[in-house]
Amino acid sequence: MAKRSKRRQARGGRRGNGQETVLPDVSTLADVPGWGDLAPTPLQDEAFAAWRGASEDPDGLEEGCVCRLDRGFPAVLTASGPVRAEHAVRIAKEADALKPAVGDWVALRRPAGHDMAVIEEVLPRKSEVARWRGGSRGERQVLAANVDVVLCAQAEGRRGISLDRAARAATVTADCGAAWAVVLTKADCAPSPETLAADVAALRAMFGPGTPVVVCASLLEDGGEPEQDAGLEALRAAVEGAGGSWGVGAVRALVPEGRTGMVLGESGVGKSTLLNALLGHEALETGAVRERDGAGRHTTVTRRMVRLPGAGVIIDCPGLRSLPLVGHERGLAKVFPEVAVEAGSCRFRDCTHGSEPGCAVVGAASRGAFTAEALDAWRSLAAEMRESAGTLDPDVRL
Ligand SMILES: Nc1nc2c(ncn2[C@@H]2O[C@H](COP(=O)(O)OP(=O)(O)OP(=O)(O)O)[C@@H](O)[C@H]2O)c(=O)[nH]1
Ligand SMILES: [Zn+2]
Repeated sequence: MAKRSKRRQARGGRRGNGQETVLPDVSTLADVPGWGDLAPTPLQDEAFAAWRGASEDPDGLEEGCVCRLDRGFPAVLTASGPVRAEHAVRIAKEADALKPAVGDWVALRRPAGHDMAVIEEVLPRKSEVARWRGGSRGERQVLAANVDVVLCAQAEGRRGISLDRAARAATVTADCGAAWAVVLTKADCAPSPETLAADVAALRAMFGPGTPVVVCASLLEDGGEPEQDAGLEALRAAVEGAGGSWGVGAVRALVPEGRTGMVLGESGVGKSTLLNALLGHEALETGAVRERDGAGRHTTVTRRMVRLPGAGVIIDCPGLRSLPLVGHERGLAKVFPEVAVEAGSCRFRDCTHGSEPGCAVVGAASRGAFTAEALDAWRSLAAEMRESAGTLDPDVRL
């Protein structure tokens, strides 16, 4: 973004094109979390105390959590409710300054005679969900901060699901320091209960028992209670028989009270429909999927936190089409620890775990140390990272 428009943005609701942006009134919004639904970590509290200690007007400072970004404009949840806020000039202007993302804890103040609060500092993050945008010459885009668990979502369909996509989303998540779970949506679109069970079994084989796999058909579930339907019952039995969990209620259980979750999936995956089912009412705009190729329209333009009744908080972000891997080796090792251990003892440091002599990974796989699904995912994602590392723009730093 050009410097000029950045300055305008810091002042208020004006875009670079001169048009006024109409922002939702935060005091009237439904489903905004309450102050008691969220809590900063001790480290964030400490950082806030330090920032306060260094301030000339410590009493004017408050701690808050960024609960929305509407086209980039933040709203912050404080002890006295949500307020619209703008960035302090330092945050808006300094290229290196951490820009607040949804989920961030911040230090803010409300200057007298000002209609907006001012975010002065972003407190240290316990996790940040980020993705690489625009290939190896691109930039790192932070999607949300302080997320506990990422629900890596994919829609069922005629062609089944993509294990690569699931492993990729888990790798990006693990790299960011959050836990992950797989959520398969639109279960009713699977060709048969058997193919659905095969997808669940393949995911379980790839990730092992530590990764929850939940399958749902949110459109057909009413407030988390599945309708009495023989077809759905057959799907549920197939999923549970393959080691997965069934239903919107099981998705809710992934984000218990006090925790913050986020759904990561392509546009059209059924995220808004799932969130509506989790909320038990129509709260989110859902878009029609293009008939021709099944691709979704981007209907989500806001990033925001939503409180789930009887559960935690979900961060709702726009769908993402691509999730390139660039320097996510640490994440890959967290998702496939058994493979990572073996890869460390291959004879060649740049072993591709194909037909090289002395490959510890292939040796361990033949002894059954991990599954073929885990090995395949590791090989292809590691290869992608080797390639992107070779072409990485040296000016771009993680
Ligand atoms: N058959 C079936 N269709 C579903 C289900 N869930 C969602 N859909 C449909 O899939 C389409 C896309 O759903 P959305 O919930 O808008 O998808 P989204 O991921 O939020 O899309 P974006 O807002 O574009 O990111 C809509 O036409 C929904 O009706 C489901 O469980 N079964
Ligand atoms: Zn090897």
